Amino acid sequence: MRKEFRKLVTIDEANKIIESFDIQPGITEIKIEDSPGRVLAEDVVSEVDVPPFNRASMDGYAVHAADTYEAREDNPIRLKSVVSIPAGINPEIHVGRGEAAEIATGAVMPAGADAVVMVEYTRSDKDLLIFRPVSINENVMHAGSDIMVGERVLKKGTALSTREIGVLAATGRRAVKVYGLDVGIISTGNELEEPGSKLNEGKIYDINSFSVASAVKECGGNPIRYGIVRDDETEIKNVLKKAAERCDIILTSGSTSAGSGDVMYRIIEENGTVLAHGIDIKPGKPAVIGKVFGKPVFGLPGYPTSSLTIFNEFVAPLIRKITGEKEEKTHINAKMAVRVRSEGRSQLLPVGVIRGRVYPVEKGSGAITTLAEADGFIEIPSEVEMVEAGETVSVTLFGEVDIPDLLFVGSHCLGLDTLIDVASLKMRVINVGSSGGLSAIRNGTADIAGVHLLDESGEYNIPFLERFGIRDAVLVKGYLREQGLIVRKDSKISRFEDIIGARIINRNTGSGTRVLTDIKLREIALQRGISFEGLTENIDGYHTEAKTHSAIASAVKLGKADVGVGIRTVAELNGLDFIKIADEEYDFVIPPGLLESSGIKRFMEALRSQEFSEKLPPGLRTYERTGEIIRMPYSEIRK
Ligand SMILES: Nc1nc2c(c(=O)[nH]1)N[C@H]1C(S)=C(S)[C@@H](COP(=O)(O)OP(=O)(O)OC[C@H]3O[C@@H](n4cnc5c(N)ncnc54)[C@H](O)[C@@H]3O)O[C@H]1N2
Ligand code: MOO
Repeated sequence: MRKEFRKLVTIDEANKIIESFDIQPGITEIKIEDSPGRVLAEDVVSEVDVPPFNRASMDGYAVHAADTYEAREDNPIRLKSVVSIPAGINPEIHVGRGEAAEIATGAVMPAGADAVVMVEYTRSDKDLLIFRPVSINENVMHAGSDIMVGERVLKKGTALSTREIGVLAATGRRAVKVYGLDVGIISTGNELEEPGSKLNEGKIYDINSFSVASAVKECGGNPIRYGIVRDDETEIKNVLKKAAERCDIILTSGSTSAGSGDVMYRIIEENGTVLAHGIDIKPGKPAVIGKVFGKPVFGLPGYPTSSLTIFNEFVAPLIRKITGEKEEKTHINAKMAVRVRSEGRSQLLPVGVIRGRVYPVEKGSGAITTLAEADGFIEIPSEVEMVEAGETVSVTLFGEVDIPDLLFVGSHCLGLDTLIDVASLKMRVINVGSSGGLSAIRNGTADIAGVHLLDESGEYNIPFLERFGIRDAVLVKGYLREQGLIVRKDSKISRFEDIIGARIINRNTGSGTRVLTDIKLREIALQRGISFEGLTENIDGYHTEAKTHSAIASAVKLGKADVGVGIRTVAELNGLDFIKIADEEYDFVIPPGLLESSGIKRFMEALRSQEFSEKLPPGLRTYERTGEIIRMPYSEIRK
């Protein structure tokens, strides 16, 4: 039987349920170097004096201060140099009046001496000459002056940071008691494999148990990974039971939703209580909250961003409350760069903040890079359907916001990574496709757009500037990307015409690659004297659209199609064969006012450099037009 969601609980209702959990922190002893971020569960009382003895705080000579009072630059006094005292020994000597003992910084002061003259103010001939007087205790650090034996150096409840670790080490502590909370983490899914192992077909690497475990640690909890558990009710139940015996809280991921294999709520119900299944929040709706085998359990959704969002919203505050770990959330107000639609649920939308403008990170909750590329999130209440461009929003930040040298918006290409490295630029890349890049230039929100759009006429990029209403930007010619047929190594396909009888995977309408495919097909239709539609009707897979070059390669690799059109780089990275059909022109669009800015100048230098040309990955190459600047009006330079 499939599960329909019960009524979604509100965020407040979910928090009320969580508040009702009575979880006491445990106490664990950990090595001091592992303790930053943790909260002390004991008073730390020093059992030693720090320093444990009077020591010299400068290199020089241990003396009786009274012997030096008459010393002057032009009238040094003479003392008898007796011994030399290195650090690390207990000097069993007595420095008498009229005597001096050479001493190293940190060495034990010898008996008798009460001050140290810095070596700079002395000179040796047969005696020691002293040119400046010292007062009693000058350049001497006294036993216990840093920490006194019996002193409480750190109070229970202190959040430990690197600064406190030094104090612990100084008092001789190797380990320290901190509050702990054992948090069991279980990833479920037949499709999951451990990172580090080979990825078999149809499988993906387990993300959640790693991201969630490190998030638990950040909150002062002690993550215990139970690894990957297959979608098998008995297996999941057994691991839950084992985790409940040891852990204070259990976190599972996956299997929370409506599919037939999604059984988490049922296992929890059968072995405890489901307190909520479904929260009015996006992402993360199908989350489960309950108790299983007597322990609080959170069924986090399988989607990586959903899973971390539910953790951050509901689980992190709970763990922090118990471990005493603080979190300082920072908020900034900034203006939305684009309009955002929201529907129904309260939404926590991941956003990037770039120069005070807020951009949604559009990859969705199934992608882990959604959070990795975000600087924070904005909250959109359930009743708000639209946040307009220009509206001021409050962003909850994940950490410090990086200020980039240049903001790139457009179609990402592997060559861009090379260019960024060669230019040594901190470039923020917002990957929204060529059209998105041109819109950003038109709206004045990007410094550079990367585009590779092909017009039916066969011309790259320039016609689109006009089409997008861009009148005041320059086009900088970039580099060439080899486009061609991507086929398996054993393929009989050897030229473009061969795709007519094959099973193909096509690119999405609007993409440059699709336009290129159609131009080539039109030529064939013309040669054969048939209509374009007549030709494409008979191509198996013509209407199956993939949105990325990688998706084309994946379909060919997995045998879902025999051929697709894409770039050489991706074919080679996937171990596939490539038959070149054309060179695609990947160009940059830049507002003219920025051409003289230092960032763009560095970018242009790098683009035109030998180094860039040599470092480009296979399938990409510079040519005679690389770095050429085309100014408005574009039509004049068109033939
Ligand atoms: N018919 C419906 N389908 C879905 C609904 C719905 O309401 N009706 N909700 C969607 C939403 S919203 C979310 S969020 C997900 C949650 O799915 P589950 O918790 O059931 O998770 P799975 O189906 O097991 O996996 C979803 C997705 O995430 C991948 N995954 C799972 N675990 C991991 C992991 N540890 N590391 C990396 N990736 C993981 C998994 O392979 C799937 O691709 O459901 C929607 N569907
Ligand atoms: O709740 Mo799901 O997380 O919207 O993707």
